[in-house]
Amino acid sequence: MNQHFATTAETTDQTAATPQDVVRLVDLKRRFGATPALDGVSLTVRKDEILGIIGRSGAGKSTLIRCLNGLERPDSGAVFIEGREISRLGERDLQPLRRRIGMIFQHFNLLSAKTVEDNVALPLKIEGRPRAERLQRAAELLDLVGLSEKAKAYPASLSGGQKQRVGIARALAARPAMLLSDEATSALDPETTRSILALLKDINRQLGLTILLITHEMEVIRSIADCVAVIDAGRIVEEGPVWSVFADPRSDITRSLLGAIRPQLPADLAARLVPSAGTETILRVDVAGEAARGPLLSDLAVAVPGSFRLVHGGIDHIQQQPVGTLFLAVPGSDAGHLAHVITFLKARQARVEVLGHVANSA
Ligand SMILES: Nc1ncnc2c1ncn2[C@@H]1O[C@H](COP(=O)(O)OP(=O)(O)OP(=O)(O)O)[C@@H](O)[C@H]1O
Repeated sequence: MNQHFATTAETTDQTAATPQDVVRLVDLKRRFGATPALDGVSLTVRKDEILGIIGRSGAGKSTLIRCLNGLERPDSGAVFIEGREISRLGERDLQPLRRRIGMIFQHFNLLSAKTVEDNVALPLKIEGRPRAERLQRAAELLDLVGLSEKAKAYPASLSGGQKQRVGIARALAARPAMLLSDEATSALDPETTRSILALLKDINRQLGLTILLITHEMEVIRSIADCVAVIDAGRIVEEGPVWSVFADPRSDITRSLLGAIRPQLPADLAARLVPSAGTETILRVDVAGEAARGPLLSDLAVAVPGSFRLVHGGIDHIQQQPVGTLFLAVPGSDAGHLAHVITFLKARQARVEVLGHVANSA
């Protein structure tokens, strides 16, 4: 079991957060009529990490966020922010804890009648800080997000990416313990998305800022998250370091969310696959970590001569870990030869799937 998550049985009597836990959810349940929006979610966001939570529409992401910022009360379970249980607090006690979580949103939520610097300084105004201090902090943060020259501009004159940079600066104004990103790049084009994600990663590294990313886009998780939790029907169905979940997705939901960003057999070759034996067998071979570092294919060629042709695939890197998918065509209809190839690959910790056969894959 990954250190970030624990089963319900393990957590119900271990509710205390450690100093390294920024947020800790314990067996959170919330039902709307017959619908269990959250059905026993336990997870921990540790200091300095970027944790991604991904799920399809209706999986329970928004309910999770509302429980986290105290807008929704769970039916049972507990929410700890920096070690303090918030789920039972009244509105007055909740306010200061809510400010420990800075939020950025899909549609930015900037005040159009206020300048950029006043938008950024707003959380400090709510805290009652003097104007000079507010403006100095706004200037520092606009410098951090690369928008110093827009301090006096109004949101309407900014691009989507610039608006989100203002949103990030505002979310950081009150020096929160964690930044919660709620689909913050969903409304942006791919290039702007990349620049916003790079900025978030930079802030995470420079300031050691903890980030919780809620998204339905695997690409967002892949770009910057350290760990990922997959939520479906109110339950965490899979979790772990991003490279490991991407390399070896266990649940159908994760595989479906990974969709197009998982390497696939080229469509023309896939269209020619047949289930019964042909002149070649097409294998999908997934490797990650240590298994992807060695000279796997040259060793295979030596160990089982005449064993394969590489038809598609390669090695990618996620979080500095090699993760690869290779599609091999194994010639002949000799079941013993095919079994040797598969046995060799599995002994090297590769995952092997027989996709089918082709009469001639040339
Ligand atoms: N206030 C509510 N009243 C009734 N049902 C609700 C309410 N809020 C959420 N639900 C239901 O709870 C489930 C989880 O909803 P939630 O909005 O948390 O999912 P989500 O993952 O955020 O979806 P999306 O990505 O579409 O926003 C859904 O079946 C939803 O219809």
